[in-house]
Amino acid sequence: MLSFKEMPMTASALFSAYASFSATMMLVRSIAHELIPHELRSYLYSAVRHLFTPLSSDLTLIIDEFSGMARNQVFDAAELYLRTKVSPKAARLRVAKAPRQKVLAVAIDRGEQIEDEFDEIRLSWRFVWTEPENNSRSGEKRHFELSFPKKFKDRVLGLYLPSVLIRANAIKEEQKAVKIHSRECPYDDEDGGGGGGWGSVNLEHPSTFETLAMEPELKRAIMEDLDRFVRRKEFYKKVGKAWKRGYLLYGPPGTGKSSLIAAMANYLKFDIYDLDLTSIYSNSDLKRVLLSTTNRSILVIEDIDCSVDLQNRQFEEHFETSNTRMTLSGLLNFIDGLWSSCGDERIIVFTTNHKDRLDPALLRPGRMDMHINLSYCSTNGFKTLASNYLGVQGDHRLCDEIEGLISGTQVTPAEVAEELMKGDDADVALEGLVNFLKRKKVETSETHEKERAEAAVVMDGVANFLKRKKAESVKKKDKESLDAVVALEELVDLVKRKKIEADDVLRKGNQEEGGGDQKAEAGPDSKRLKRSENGNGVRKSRRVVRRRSGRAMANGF
Ligand SMILES: Nc1ncnc2c1ncn2[C@@H]1O[C@H](COP(=O)(O)OP(=O)(O)OP(=O)(O)O)[C@@H](O)[C@H]1O
Repeated sequence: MLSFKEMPMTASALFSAYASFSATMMLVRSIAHELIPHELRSYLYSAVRHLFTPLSSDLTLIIDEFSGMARNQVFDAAELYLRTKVSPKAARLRVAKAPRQKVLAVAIDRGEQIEDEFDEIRLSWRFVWTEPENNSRSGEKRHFELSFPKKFKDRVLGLYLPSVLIRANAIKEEQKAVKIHSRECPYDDEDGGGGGGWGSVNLEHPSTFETLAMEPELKRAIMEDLDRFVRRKEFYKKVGKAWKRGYLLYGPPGTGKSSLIAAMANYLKFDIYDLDLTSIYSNSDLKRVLLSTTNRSILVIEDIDCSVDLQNRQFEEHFETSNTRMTLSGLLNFIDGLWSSCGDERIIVFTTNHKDRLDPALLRPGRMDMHINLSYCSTNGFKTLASNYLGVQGDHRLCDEIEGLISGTQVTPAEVAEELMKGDDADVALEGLVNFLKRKKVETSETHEKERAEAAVVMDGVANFLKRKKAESVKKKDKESLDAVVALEELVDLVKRKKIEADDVLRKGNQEEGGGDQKAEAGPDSKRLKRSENGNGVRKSRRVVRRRSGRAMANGF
């Protein structure tokens, strides 16, 4: 044993031996750096490491956060997937929530391990997070290490990791907050929709198909149509059609057109792009704006009849200045021209309060595939609203009376909803609705009476005028003028008959079902129907004119 006196001697000897060893090692290292090429050095290091590492039957995959400059999709998928695998035994978890995110994101912390199993293969995930020595964020690196027995390498790469990617996509879809994009919105799009001047916020509209006051068959038809559309990717490819679908929603204000759009977006989890056509100045502007929308989205153009003058196509064809102003052709080109194939799973919705004002070119099949008529509140509509707003299921003492009143009144779901919101108490709210409907009924019949009387006065005036003209023509033996008068008389007759028929239908409809005649038509069928009606009407009127004119001639000449 060393005596106390000998200690300093021994320590200094040790220190000098250590110093000379370090100096030698530094010399060797710098000589090695100078003389041995980098590749050879790495090889030697890994060979030495290999010698000292016990032989392992496991393989470890390193999944870096970035692949070059781009994010590594496997890393992102693993991050989402592993959130569903967090063990109750985990000692540390990371919890985060972005301002516009709906749910908390719970993830494993650095160094934590997660065990997983796939087809009886046991796998172990580890999250590794290295920070640079100077603590700057730019140098930090994150990666996952996935370890499993080497012999399963092919199954893990070929089956397990792809299944992680699929599951992560499904989780993303489940957690996706539906957004509404608008060019007036001040926010930037977080997801990088890019260009086109779109901003977005989360769509907070709670409307769903359950809450919509709509005929159950119509609801079902729309939902089935949407389901068919989203699952038909291969079909669209096979028939060579762009994967898109157009819906025209028409009906009076307050019948649920916007609510239906929100319900469609919530149902499909598609973002909405709300486009105000009056903010578009040229076709090239339109192209830029529409090209910056994303797949799986609904492009909405509300009140298409008033947004922009899209009526004058003949004029436009003659004076085409397509790039200096926005034209109907420019819009149509995007709906079903070559540009329409840019993107997948696109839905286009036009709304209007006046379908009759639209250029038939817009309504053509292939452009607007489904025409949906949203009309006045029906008894079914009332039942849905009463259940939504008051929790009343049709068993209230006032329900029968209300249903009877609704049947004979043109009242919008918005008006009914407004009345139902006036009281928390079902009795108070429903009594308020009864009074409202009674008032409305009186007003409606008064208005109808007034309109009928006004129309009768105008028709009588026209008929008297034509009678005078007819007498003059007969007197002057002016055959041409007589023909014209007879044709006009026929027209007046036709209008009178149609008016009487329409009043009958209205009266009958009111007695049977009230205003609610919501329906969906496939574009082509509805058009065919309308065309044949017009055709018959016109043909019939021409035949009668020929007969009448001949009779008048026979009498007068
Ligand atoms: N069919 C409906 N089902 C449920 N609620 C409805 C329905 N129609 C209207 N409402 C209620 O009325 C409000 C206005 O309806 P909405 O904006 O959807 O009508 P709209 O037809 O789009 O009207 P506009 O033509 O004026 O834009 C909605 O917020 C909703 O509360």
